[in-house]
Amino acid sequence: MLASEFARERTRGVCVKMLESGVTTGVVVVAAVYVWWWGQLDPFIILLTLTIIASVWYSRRRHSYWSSQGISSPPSLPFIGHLHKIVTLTNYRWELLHELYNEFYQEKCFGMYECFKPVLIIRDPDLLKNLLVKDFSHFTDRRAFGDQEGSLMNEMLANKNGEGWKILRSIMSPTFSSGKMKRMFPLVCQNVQTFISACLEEAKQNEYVNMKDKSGRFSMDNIASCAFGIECNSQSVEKSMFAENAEGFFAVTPWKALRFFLMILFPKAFNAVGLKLDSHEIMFFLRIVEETVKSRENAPKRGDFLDLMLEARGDTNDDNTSVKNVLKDKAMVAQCVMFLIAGYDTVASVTGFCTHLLAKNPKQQERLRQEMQDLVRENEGLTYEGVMEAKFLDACVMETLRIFPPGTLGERVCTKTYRVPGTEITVRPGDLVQFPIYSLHRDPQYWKDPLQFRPDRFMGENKAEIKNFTFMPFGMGPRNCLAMRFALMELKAAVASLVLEVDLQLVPGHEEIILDHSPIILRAKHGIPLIMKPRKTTVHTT
Ligand code: HEM
Repeated sequence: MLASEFARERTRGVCVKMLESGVTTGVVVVAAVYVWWWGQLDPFIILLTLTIIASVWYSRRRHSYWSSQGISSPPSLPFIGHLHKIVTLTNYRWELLHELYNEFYQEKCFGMYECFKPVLIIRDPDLLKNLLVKDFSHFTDRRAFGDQEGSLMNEMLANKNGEGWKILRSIMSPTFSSGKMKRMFPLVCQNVQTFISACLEEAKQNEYVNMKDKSGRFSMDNIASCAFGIECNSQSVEKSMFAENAEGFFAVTPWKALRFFLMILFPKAFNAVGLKLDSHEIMFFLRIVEETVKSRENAPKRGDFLDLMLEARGDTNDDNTSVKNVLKDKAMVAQCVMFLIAGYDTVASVTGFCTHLLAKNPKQQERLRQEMQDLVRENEGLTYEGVMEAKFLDACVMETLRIFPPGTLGERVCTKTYRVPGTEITVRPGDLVQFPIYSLHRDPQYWKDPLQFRPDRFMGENKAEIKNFTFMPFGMGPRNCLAMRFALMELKAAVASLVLEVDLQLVPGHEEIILDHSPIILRAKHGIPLIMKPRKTTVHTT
């Protein structure tokens, strides 16, 4: 080694040693200062610091549940996870989810956290098929509504889980068979006539008709008539007690919203402090059904849901059969109230959306009118079969449900440990799994020009080409919407009669629907104003 190189090596060695000793000295000094400072602190502050450090560490550990399985997740906040994205007053929940759906475009699924509860959002239709149908036995439940044992809410099919849900669903399903719907068709048609008359009356008096209001009243009349067995005629100016209580029930107050979120997020605490969801309006509905059931004992049949449920109960002679035990009076009342909750806003919104889209697309409206006129000519009126089998009417309703699905998000709770096929992902009991209905319906990968109203997507060969599990306005699998047939019957009867009776036109300045900030259900915010020009046809329903 040359002398110069040797000198350089020595210098480097000395420098490293100095650096090392410098670092060591630095650490010792910092530690000494820290120990001195620590000694000065109040034990309470020390405890608090340690608690904060331990809590943040715990929160980070819980929020690594998905990343430890290789699942992407948007950045989360300590403790609350993504709650700020879910419970928001300034944004639409489905739009936030839609942004994330687009952000994780490469992924089959992505993970989120409601506080510490893991939520897996499935984007991939093939995975959804497994989850909702093939491997349904792992996902039979929905999120538990933490309402008290014995409350009306707990008796509703939509809130039941496990074996209790299975038995009740098997009792309720036949109530919605095609034959039973046909028996109910005249009741719905009566309300369609009242709805059309109310629209025509308003069109005579005002420049435009508020479809949000009119379709809401139509939907309310249907539930009152078909589920509660009463005529409430909410289209008249004088509001019935039924309509008033239903409106009170759906009115969102800050206290109600807070109670609802507390129940969803902290079900155990909700129960422990004795909070309840059952409101005085529910007690009103309870009285109505109880009185109506009593008055049915020797009365002629109306063919409504109450009759059908009483029939289901009466069909069995054995006192110990499950039907009798499951469908007690209280459970029957609960199902009627559930029909109001599940069926009022949904049907009202879609009726309004569909008429708006038809007004916006006059050529499609005319094509639909043509189909309806042919139908009326062939059947001498609107019949159940005619309305339910009309191809273009079906396509218009489906296309409306694609663009504006009232239920924007579906959900299941994992009940048995599940390995997601073809992945390393494990979903454990209690984890939530969600399917983004709104986003799948508007994904350009599956729908060309997704925002355009093109009923032809649901006609003939096009219909067969729709990728499975990219269109599910009524959910999918054994836990899908119980009343899909009933909802479609209401929607189709209303839209068919309306296009036969009036020309629907947009009100200038109201070309787009502004959506409401409701957490899950898609509905118009201000209303759906439409110009209605009466036509010279009279529709008969048979
Ligand atoms: C256009 C109208 C409607 C739409 C778009 C709709 C949509 C839905 C959706 C998305 C679900 C969840 C399905 C799933 O998790 O897979 C559901 C469940 C349900 N819907 Fe509907 N619905 C409508 C009308 C109605 C009506 C009119 C009623 C009652 C009269 C009703 C009763 C129910 C019930 C009872 C469930 C829960 C089923 C169960 O848990 O077994 N729906 N609906």
